[in-house]
Amino acid sequence: MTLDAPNPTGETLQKAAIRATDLCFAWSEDKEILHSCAVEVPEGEFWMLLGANGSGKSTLLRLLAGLLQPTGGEIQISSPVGFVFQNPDHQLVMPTVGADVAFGLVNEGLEIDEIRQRVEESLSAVSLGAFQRRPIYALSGGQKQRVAIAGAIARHCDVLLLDEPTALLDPDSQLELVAQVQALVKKRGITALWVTHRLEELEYCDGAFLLEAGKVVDRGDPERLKQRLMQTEEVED
Ligand SMILES: Nc1ncnc2c1ncn2[C@@H]1O[C@H](COP(=O)(O)OP(=O)(O)OP(=O)(O)O)[C@@H](O)[C@H]1O
Repeated sequence: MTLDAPNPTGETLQKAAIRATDLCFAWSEDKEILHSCAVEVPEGEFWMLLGANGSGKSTLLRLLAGLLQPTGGEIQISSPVGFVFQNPDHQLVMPTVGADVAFGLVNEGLEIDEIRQRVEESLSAVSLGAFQRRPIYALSGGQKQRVAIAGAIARHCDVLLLDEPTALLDPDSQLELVAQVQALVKKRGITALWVTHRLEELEYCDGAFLLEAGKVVDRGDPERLKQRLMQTEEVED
């Protein structure tokens, strides 16, 4: 795990796919939610964003996705962004799996053969190759999240932003999804930033950021951050 560590010539060793500097956001003039946040995720790595309820995780992710405009700071992202919401029912719009993945591609005006090929390829990347004709309503929560991810892969989004994608899943599906995203990141060179407050998910990522009251207060080794959070929880108990 190297995060833009400077080498002796002053160049960076690994390019950041997601970089935000001095990022600020306020819903109203007297209510700043994010204060000078800096976030850098190296290309091809899987990072997580941790923090208590209300610390600003979703807001930060939405800023990175361009769904909200920052009140200050800069964002640089190296590729089109795929966003996965906490509740897949807020994201999947078509009646069947194949039609949903194809939806964004049709909007881009791609040729039908290209659409077919991308739908097939992206669904098999998330192990749903046999599910093209399956109605969305017949899927489990984890399968729906994988359809949302396939939609992003089909649109050639090499950056994935996932906002608590396991929040509505049972523990088995939760770990299955996080393992699958880890495998996708490693196999396809995708870069992912995943919001969670579930510490057991941390072992799948390359690094993590800790957000407290709108500030990034720590970053780096997930195991160290996990220990820090577990100690905080013990003190609070
Ligand atoms: N649309 C909105 N209008 C005004 N304030 C908002 C809005 N959405 C969120 N907030 C406030 O912004 C702050 C950060 O919220 P955010 O949802 O980013 O936190 P979070 O860390 O993702 O929390 P959680 O883990 O509960 O989802 C909170 O104080 C929240 O009440």
